[in-house]
Amino acid sequence: MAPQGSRAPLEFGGPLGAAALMLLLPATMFHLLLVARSGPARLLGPPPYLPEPEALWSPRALLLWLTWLGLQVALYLLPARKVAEGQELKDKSRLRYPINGFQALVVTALLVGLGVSAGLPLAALPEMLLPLAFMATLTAFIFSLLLYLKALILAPASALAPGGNSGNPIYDFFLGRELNPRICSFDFKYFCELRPGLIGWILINLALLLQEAELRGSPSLAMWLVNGFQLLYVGDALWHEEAVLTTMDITHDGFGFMLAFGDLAWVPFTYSLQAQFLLYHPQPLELPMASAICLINAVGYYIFRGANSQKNSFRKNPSDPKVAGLETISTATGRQLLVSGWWGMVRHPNYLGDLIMALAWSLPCGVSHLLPYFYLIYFTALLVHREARDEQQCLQKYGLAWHEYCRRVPYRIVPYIY
Ligand SMILES: NC(=O)C1=CN([C@@H]2O[C@H](COP(=O)(O)OP(=O)(O)OC[C@H]3O[C@@H](n4cnc5c(N)ncnc54)[C@H](OP(=O)(O)O)[C@@H]3O)[C@@H](O)[C@H]2O)C=CC1
Ligand SMILES: CC(C)=CCC[C@@H](C)[C@H]1CC=C2C3=C(CC[C@@]21C)[C@@]1(C)CC[C@H](O)C(C)(C)[C@@H]1CC3
Repeated sequence: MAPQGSRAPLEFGGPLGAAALMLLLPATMFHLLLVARSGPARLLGPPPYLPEPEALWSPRALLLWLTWLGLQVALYLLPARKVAEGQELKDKSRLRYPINGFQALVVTALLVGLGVSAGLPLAALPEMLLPLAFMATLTAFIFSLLLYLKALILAPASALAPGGNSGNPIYDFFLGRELNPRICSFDFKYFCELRPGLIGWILINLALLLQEAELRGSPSLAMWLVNGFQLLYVGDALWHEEAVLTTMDITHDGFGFMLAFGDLAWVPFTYSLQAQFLLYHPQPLELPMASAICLINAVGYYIFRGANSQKNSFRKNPSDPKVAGLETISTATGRQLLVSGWWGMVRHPNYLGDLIMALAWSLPCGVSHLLPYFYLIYFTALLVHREARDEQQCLQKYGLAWHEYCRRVPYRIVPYIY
């Protein structure tokens, strides 16, 4: 975080990199959607065909997309079982967030279940992935533009994110100017991070599983595994919704095109790639291998959840009995750094758990194609880059204390390796 008044260093290749990513990310997503349903399913080859413009535009997809967004907004606005406070802001205030994401997942599941039993053709959803992805991308661009203009016209300097006020419109549009864009108590970043995209991802997976059942009589074991692992991941995210309040996206990053497109389009349409691949390329999976893959996912989840919950508990209440007895380093900011427990083994242990789970999501798809491993490859690059970004931010936040932490905990993500 740059000292007050100065500008943070540019990231993602500055304005040129941001412009390139705004073209490359949607293009990559559409490439993956096309390749996953093609016979060869070659990740590095050209897309099997370029869709006609009308294949991207469908009134039915627009209606479905708007209905989906409307449902998730309505569920977000329902009375929450709990309201949590975010981290302290620059002006010492704390925002309040509704903790009702798991409730939204359950109500969505009940509504979808009722719909399917009443004849809703959910299994037909995979045929609409292209136009739905187009709607999500269009929404991300329009929404980001509105957020940019809102921040430019209405947001005071104290509301700006550390990185999103470079003064370059392209860069600030990509990274997001405002840290916590809201209208009344509706927090756009918090809503988009955990609701339409994450729950939409699971709905797409379910639709692919139902279509495989229609095509082949029953879903494959591999499809069950991928659906189960990713339902666990999303259900866990929503059950521990409050933990997102101490993550980088909420505490540091502005809400611009990168996160808007990431939340609304990239997550549901590229994170469901393994299930998409399995629908069009059934993979045999023996029970012993399936058991081994379940064990890999369990180990990843144990590390992921343990590390995230430990840091979140500590940040919420350093005197929490759950983190009592852990060794810490004091910093000039008054906050402390954990230097034992998960965060004493390696820096960002939570990333290691997440990457192990990413491997477990790909393995049920076999090793005949690279496509199902796209998520693991992309995610490794994302987390290595994210870890470097976080190191810079923490170095600026904590200075010598961070150097001491790095001396005591010299490895990043993978102990003894990196
Ligand atoms: N599936 C996906 O696409 C993605 C998943 N994720 C997952 O999201 C989770 C959250 O990751 P992310 O958002 O990057 O942020 P993290 O949860 O890793 O939080 C990073 C922050 O934690 C604090 N911190 C770091 N080290 C310590 C320490 N030793 N003691 C106390 N606090 C510390 C610092 O903030 P401060 O000190 O200011 O509190 C730092 O900025 C991870 O599990 C990651 O795998 C992330 C990105 C994408
Ligand atoms: C290439 C591209 C478009 C980058 C944008 C990155 C986003 C897709 C991710 C940035 C941080 C994320 C987090 C999750 C999903 C992906 C994005 C938005 C997350 C909600 C997944 C579930 C986890 O339990 C989590 C809540 C910890 C996590 C938070 C960060």
